[in-house]
Amino acid sequence: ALEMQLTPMLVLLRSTVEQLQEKDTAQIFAEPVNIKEVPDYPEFISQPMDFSTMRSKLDSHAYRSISDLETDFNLMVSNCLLYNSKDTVFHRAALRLRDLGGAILRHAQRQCTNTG
Ligand SMILES: CC(=O)c1c[nH]c2ccccc12
Repeated sequence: ALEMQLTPMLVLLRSTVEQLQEKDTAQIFAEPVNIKEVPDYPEFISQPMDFSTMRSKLDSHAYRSISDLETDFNLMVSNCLLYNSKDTVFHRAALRLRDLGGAILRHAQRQCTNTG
């Protein structure tokens, strides 16, 4: 039945976001960058992204596949690499999240094709 097909996808998407967020130990990506604290952020970043936004998008069924999720994850990482210079903790954290996240996303994608 349809609900059988939908459930694994939503469960898989949620567990993938949770696994990705676990790697953000400094919680740098937990919430949107605060524009009041960082007024020049919008001059560099046209499409902000963070884990809380990804979770709301997940809950509103904005993600139909792992690759939809991967698009926002990659956006979040590249925003950080662009805004923060190479010698910052934030830039290094984005590189680390990108590498650790890659393995998590590859595993999720494999599970997806198996459940159909
Ligand atoms: C993810 C990110 O770039 C940031 C997360 N928190 C910040 C505070 C100031 C400037 C950038 C950030």
